[in-house]
Amino acid sequence: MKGFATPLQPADIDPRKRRRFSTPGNPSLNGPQSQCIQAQRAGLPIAMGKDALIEEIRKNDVSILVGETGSGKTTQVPQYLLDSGLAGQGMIAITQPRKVAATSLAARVATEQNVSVGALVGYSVRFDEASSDETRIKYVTDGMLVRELLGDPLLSRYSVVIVDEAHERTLRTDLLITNLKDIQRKRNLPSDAKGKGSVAKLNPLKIVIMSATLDADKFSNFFGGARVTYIQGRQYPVTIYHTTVSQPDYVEAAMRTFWQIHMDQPPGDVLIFLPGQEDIEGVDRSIKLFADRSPRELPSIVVCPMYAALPSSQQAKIFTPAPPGFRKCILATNIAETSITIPGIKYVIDTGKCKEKRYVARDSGTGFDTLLTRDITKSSAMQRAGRAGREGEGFCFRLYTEEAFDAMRESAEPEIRRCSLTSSMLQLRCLDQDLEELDFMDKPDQEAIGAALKTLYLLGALDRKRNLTKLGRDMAMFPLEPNLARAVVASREFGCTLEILDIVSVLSASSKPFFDSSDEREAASEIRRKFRHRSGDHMTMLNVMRSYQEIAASEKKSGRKDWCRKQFLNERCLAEAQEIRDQLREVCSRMQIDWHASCGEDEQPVLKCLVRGLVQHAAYLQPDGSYKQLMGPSIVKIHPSSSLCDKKVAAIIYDELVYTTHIYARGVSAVPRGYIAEVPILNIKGT
Ligand SMILES: Nc1ncnc2c1ncn2[C@@H]1O[C@H](COP(=O)(O)OP(=O)(O)OP(=O)(O)O)[C@@H](O)[C@H]1O
Repeated sequence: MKGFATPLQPADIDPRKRRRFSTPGNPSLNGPQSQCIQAQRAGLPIAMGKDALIEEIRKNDVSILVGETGSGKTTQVPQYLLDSGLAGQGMIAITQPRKVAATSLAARVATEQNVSVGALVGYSVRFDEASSDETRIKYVTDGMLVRELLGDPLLSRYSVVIVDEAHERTLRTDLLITNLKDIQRKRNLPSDAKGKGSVAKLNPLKIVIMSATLDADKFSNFFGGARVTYIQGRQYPVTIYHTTVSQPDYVEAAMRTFWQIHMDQPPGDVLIFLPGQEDIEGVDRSIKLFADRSPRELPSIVVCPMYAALPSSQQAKIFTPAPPGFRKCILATNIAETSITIPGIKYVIDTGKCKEKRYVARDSGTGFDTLLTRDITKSSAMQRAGRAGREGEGFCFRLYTEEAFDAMRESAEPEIRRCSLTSSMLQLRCLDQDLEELDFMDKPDQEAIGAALKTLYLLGALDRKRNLTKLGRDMAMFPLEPNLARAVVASREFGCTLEILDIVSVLSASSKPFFDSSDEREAASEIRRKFRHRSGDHMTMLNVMRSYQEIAASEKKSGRKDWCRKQFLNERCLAEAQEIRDQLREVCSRMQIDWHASCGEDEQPVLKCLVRGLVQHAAYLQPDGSYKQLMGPSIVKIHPSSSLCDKKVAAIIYDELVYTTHIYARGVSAVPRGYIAEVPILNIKGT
């Protein structure tokens, strides 16, 4: 291929709800198909050392397992442990940093076991669960297992917890690992030392830490010298190419490489890693444009975007095989980097870029998470290459030089050192734990701890002595960001839970409700004018949800979609928001909050609740027409997408800040200043 150096040898990949039980991808298998899957399992590198591996885990409380991408760790280890009886009567949890991995792996392992998802093999991710009393192997996001700690601090239902993709060092994985160490200490005491309490009845807990690319020594030291087991070999080779010179425009280089593959290389799907949604949308448009003009003899192309803000149903499309004669091209962020097997992928194009969440501290002692584009790490590069070579020989085209690869950092800085700690701190306080005192692999930053404390104090979740308040405990019951949870809890006082749940559900959905393609912006804005509310975007969103709910009650799915298209609304977002709302209503019922409570057409109670949650996101009008943050130094403008964009109001609250040529506030409502002054915490002198 033009522009790429001689390939490296393959060895250069470092060896190192309660709900519908019908997730696609688990057809009931019988006969030859089932035999084929069993033969595939037996041929995985991990299968050769199966007995030794089980023995190793049997002998040790903590096992660290390092094996190449695709060797069979994630799908096979839980099945081996179940078959060997090592899990006793308990469940086996396998944590994943991402939803899509947890759900697709559950589907795969259910297929291997010839069962439906939600029976013997299930999953649990935020706002979605498929499990039952029969479930013994459960794929869970790390966040969900941390949440389970709130109701079951000793994770008593589990005999084995497997922390997969531990190299990602997400904040939740780190929280979990810290807690697991402590839980294991309590559960694995000799029976005479356990006393007579609830711990006495519990089985010992086994912990397995897995990855293809982790710093095994660091994990081993953290667990007091735990044994590390290496799984040798990979099933299929992946040939890696680097460019001979660096590529200043990674998008253009990715396009060129894709077309070279498409024109010159044998059939096989292509996976391109790009940093974010904007790049993905741009490449998507370009490929489709060129595809229309490409020679007839070339195969047709199906393009599948894949990024976190895309609804789960849309993300799942990457697993659907391309029709015969088509080549599938998946455009993904690092959401597709670890764990998953996407059938059909033969070629990976790696731009070497990703977006990384980073906490930006403010002078005010508060701060926020933002996404910055940056170079990936060696660990990411290996994981990306490892998405090929899972069903046959694979190829990875790195759009950076070998020298650039050599100069990359080994792995990313752990999230605990670079992300907001607010949500985690609240969860830990509910477990009576103090973030500053816990035994973490890496200690969190003091500034971030200070900001989290301040936010929780302002939300009323902690008192002056940093003790958890009743309000804070109530907030933690909701699987929401603390500021949104605060608004929900406030709705009990203001009698508008029905409305607040609708708004919070849209804000928690993985995509935005409005489509804003640039060519149709004016038409869209005109049609959507009827939803506009004078107070701004939150009530406008409520109007949209109300209209959608009316349509949803009377129309079939196709009618709803049609209606949304005509209004330039994102049906997937609204459908997801309805599901989230139903779950939040269940939580309210459990907490004896009357979710039917409604304030009708009166927006004031709704705005008062939102102010309680968004008090840190308040700004006052300046004489020059800009807005100055109440609790921060920044001057902000209202984002052009807001219904208040060309209005001047005394005070605003907003969902988030967007940094472009200016600092823009997005998701804005106008509120009387008095509402802000009414927030109880602000009345306390000295805050
Ligand atoms: N959905 C699937 N469809 C087809 N084959 C699959 C699927 N999932 C897994 N496999 C097969 O099982 C193999 C092992 O997958 P598994 O996820 O267990 O590997 P792993 O060692 O955990 O990899 P990674 O480190 O990348 O997570 C894959 O290489 C592939 O051959």
